[in-house]
Amino acid sequence: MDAVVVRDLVVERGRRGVLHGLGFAIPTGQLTGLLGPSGSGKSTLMRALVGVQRVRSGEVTVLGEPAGSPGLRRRVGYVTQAPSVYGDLTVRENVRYFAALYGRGAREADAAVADVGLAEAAHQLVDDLSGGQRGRASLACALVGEPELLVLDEPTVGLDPVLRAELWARFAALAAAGTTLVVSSHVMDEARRCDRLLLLRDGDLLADTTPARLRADGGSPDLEEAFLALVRASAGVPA
Ligand SMILES: Nc1ncnc2c1ncn2[C@@H]1O[C@H](COP(=O)(O)OP(=O)(O)OP(=O)(O)O)[C@@H](O)[C@H]1O
Repeated sequence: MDAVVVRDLVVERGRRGVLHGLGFAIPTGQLTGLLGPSGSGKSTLMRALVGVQRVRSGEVTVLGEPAGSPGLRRRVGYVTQAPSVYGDLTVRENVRYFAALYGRGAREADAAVADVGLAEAAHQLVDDLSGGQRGRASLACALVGEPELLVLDEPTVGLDPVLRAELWARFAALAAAGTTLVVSSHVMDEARRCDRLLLLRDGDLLADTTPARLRADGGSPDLEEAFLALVRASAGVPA
C-alpha cells in the first residue's frame, strides 16, 4: 500500500507558483530522499505532506486520509528545520514529555535520546546545546511517538560525518521495520543512502529515480555530477 499519494499538486506562496503540479506515490516502508537546490520547494512539499501548507489545487493523501486530517496527528511525525523543543527543559525532560503525549513511557524516551546520539547530553538544558544537538533533540521527540510516516526537513544539517552516517543508518533501520520516511537534503552525498529519490528543481519533479538509476542516467558514478547532468539535459544544455 502507498503511504503517500500526491496528485497534480500546485502550491503558490506569496502569489508565486512554488510547486507546479507534482505527482508521485510513496510505498509504505520506503526511505525517500527529497533533494534539490535551496528554494526548489522541498520544505513546501513537506509542509503539504503534513497538511500545514495551503494548496492551490491537487490532492495529497497520507496513510489513506487527506493530509492534515485529525486522525493523522499521532501517525505522522514532522521535524522542521527550526528545532521545536523547550529550551528550559533538559533533553530527557523534553523527550519524556513528548513520549507522554504519545502514550509512551520513560524507557522509550531514553531509547529515542540514545538513538539520536544524545545519551551523554540527556541531562543538559536544551538552551545549552549546540544547534546540531538541538536539532537531534527535536528529532528524538518525533521518533519517540513511533509514527508510521516520518517527514524530516534536513535533519543532518550541521552534523559531523560520523553522526550523519549514524542517523542515516537509523533511518534505514526504521524503514526496514516498516516506517515510511521522507527526508530532505541538499547534500547529494546523502542521496546514496535512500531507496528512492525525488529530485526537485524550481518546483518541478526533475526526476523520480533511485541512486543507481540516477548514476546511469546522469552518466557518472558521482551523484552530484549525475544530478547536474540531468539538470543540464532538462535545460537543453549539452553536457
Ligand atoms: N512564506 C513564504 N512566502 C512566500 N514565498 C515563500 C515562502 N516560503 C518559501 N517561499 C518561496 O518558495 C520557494 C520554495 O521554498 P522552500 O522553502 O520550499 O524551498 P527549499 O527547497 O526547502 O529550500 P531550502 O533548501 O533553502 O530550505 C522559494 O522560492 C521561496 O522563496
